[in-house]
Amino acid sequence: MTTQDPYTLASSAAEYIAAAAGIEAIDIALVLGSGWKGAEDLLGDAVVTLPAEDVPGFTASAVVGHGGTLTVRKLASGAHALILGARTHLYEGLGVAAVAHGVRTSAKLGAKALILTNGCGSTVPEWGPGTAVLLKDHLNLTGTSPIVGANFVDLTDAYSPRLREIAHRVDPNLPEGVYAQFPGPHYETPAEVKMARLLGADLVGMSTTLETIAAREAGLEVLGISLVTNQAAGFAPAPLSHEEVLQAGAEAGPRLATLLADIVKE
Ligand SMILES: Nc1nc2[nH]c(I)nc2c(=O)[nH]1
Repeated sequence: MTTQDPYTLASSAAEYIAAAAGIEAIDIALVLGSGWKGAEDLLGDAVVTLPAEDVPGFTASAVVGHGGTLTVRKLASGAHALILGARTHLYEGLGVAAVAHGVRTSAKLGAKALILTNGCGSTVPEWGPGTAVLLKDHLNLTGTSPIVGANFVDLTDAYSPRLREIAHRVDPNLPEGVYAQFPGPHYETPAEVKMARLLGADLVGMSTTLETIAAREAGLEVLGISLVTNQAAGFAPAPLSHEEVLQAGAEAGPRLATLLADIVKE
């Protein structure tokens, strides 16, 4: 549980990364969630790769398949990107500031845009495993916020219409949906998935919404893209398993990598 002021810690992390990469600033940051790892190699050339635990405020994710490095990459366009390969989930118990740390560090590094990817469950029968969905809005069902104090951040258009339009230029067939974040780490009961559906959620996961809130507080444009790895409980023909999640991600990897690289190029 970090006790240092989150914004000061983010500045320390940003200074560390900028020095290690020999750059002044980055233009964009990406969080690669379950199934999106393969995209990194298509995103320009690595400038520096840092073990998460060496960077102030970061920890190597304890979750299998969630990596543990931060990489600065130089894109074909000449822009610099920070790949946050060490997402902290709320269910890891490190506190909500730790969940938002990567986003805040990216903002302190000068990023203007953030691409959040994740793996999730689907409450839409037509959206089976392997479906990529653009986020158009979210339901934060965690009961918390990364923001402390009377800072009433507006979340209208939290998922940038401009960036979604770019994504649709790259792939006009990308569906759009509403993502609900549950605290986890347990999966939802069938009744909870039905509740989420009734509340307007198309997708259910355990990440993203708190990161988006922190990004909007910092003034970053956000693009959220989910990879459906499973039908949510009650919609799935069999009990959920983390192995199924990783398998669906691995299979969709190459297609997602191309999509993400093409969006970043725009
Ligand atoms: N809450 C929740 N999170 C998930 N993450 C993945 I990957 N699949 C799911 C799911 O079905 N529910």
